[in-house]
Amino acid sequence: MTTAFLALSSWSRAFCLYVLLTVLLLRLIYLRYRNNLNAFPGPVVASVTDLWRLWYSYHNKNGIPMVKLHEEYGPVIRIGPRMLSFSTPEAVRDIYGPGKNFKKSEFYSVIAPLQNGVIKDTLFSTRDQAYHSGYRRAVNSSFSMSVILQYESYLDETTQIFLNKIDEIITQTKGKKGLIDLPRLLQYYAFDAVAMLAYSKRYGFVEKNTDIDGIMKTTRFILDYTSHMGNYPLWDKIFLKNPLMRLLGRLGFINMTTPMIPFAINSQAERLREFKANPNRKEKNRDILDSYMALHIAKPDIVTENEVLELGVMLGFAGSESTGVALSALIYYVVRDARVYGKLQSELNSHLATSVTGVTYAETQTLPYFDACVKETFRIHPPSGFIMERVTPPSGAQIAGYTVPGNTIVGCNPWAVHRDKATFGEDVEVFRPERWLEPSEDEVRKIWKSMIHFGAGPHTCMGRHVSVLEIYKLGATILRHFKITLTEQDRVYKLTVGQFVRLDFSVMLERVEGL
Ligand code: HEM
Repeated sequence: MTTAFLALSSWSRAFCLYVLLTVLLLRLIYLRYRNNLNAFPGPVVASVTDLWRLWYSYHNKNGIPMVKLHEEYGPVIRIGPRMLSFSTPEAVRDIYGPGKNFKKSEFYSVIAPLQNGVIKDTLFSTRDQAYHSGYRRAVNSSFSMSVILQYESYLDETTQIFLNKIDEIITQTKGKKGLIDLPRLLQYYAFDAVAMLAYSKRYGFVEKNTDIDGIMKTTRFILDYTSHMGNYPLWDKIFLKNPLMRLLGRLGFINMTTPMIPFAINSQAERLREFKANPNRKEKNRDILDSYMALHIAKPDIVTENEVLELGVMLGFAGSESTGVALSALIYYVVRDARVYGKLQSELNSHLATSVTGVTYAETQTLPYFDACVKETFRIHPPSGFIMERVTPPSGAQIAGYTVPGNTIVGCNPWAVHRDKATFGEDVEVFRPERWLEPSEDEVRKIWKSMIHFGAGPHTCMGRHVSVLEIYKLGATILRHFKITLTEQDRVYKLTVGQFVRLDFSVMLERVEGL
């Protein structure tokens, strides 16, 4: 092609270039002005290419997501040729609220995992609304708080192992204190805890204090990849999910399956054998897998074997790093502020029994200041760092008072919404649990409704009760059982933004006397 181009006369070459540049210019003008989206403020480059968003997500991977941009451009920003980001609770209501049911964008197709070369849509990744609502309706009750609470003892068991591991680390350092990479250990806990709830068995991360089979590393890589590449789904199609790669995956030449799959397959096969051997067994609903198996038997066309298998993948991807991050953030923000830490310690000391075992969920519900600390953690550090993208219907939509054309990608990032000053006050950057205690109950209910750490609408996090149970129980236990100190250098934020916003820090832990 280059040789043919060079063979042309200089006049013809100039003409070709002229045509090419004109076409390019017209395309840029079209992208910039299409559907009048140019009326919305935002970086000019973003208005003509989605590559800007990809660049931003890499460039800003150690910074707070979207907040500075909204401060600069206001509550609505154009961040793509056909994409708008909003930052107010009104926009949340208009995009995700009752009756809206906007479709998910192509961002989610990047999240769909490949298993032996085949794309396996999950509840999280699917863009098929009929499939989603049928499947979600079928399995939702397996994740209600009353059901999850039945498995509380599994968490206690895992908590005990977690406490023993910390003691072991402290002993190894031959003193009363141990320097611990707490975010990593909490991540291990989250993987093991969620596996206990699902399969009544652990991976063994905490016991071994190591990343079993590289599960955590791979999960993290995939989560980070999807959160960046979701901004430019075409590249995922070209580089990863292209027909050649999928064929090689199907033929077994390359393995693009997550290492969580064997654990899920073995657990599922074991349970299937048990169910078949004893269909009327008394021991029912031992864990979430049991309720999935029962659903599979009752509704095999909705909860297929594949959906049962997906349980393991879903817990690994949606439920592990997310909860680990929330727990790390809770400890970090509390301990960083001596005033808050002191106040919380007095509450925990006076309300909780001096039991050497972990704190029960019922006990955590008698701790108003602790509850306010958890709420404030979710506000200032929502674990999810991505914009929950949706597509407006062809007829367009009214969002937060703006008229938005049809087929526009719209969405909110929890970090930006949780820093809306009109809702949360001028001091949004300050970790202040009192903002959940001082106003009237009605006012607190209203601001709580503006929070989207677990998403909103029909796609609200299905595992939120799992996480809440883990966070309240383990969070209160650690803060009650240990005196925690951050080193000076760890007082400075070290963030990594992937699908979840990880905090990196170490702490000195020392057992509280008598516990
Ligand atoms: C602190 C922990 C967690 C946070 C912050 C969190 C956050 C979220 C958010 C923001 C969404 C909505 C995403 C969207 O609309 O694009 C979501 C959806 C989801 N989460 Fe979670 N999550 C957490 C824990 C869990 C756990 C433990 C599980 C599983 C047991 C889970 C399973 C799911 C599933 C299946 C969905 C998709 C729901 C649907 O589309 O119907 N999450 N989560």
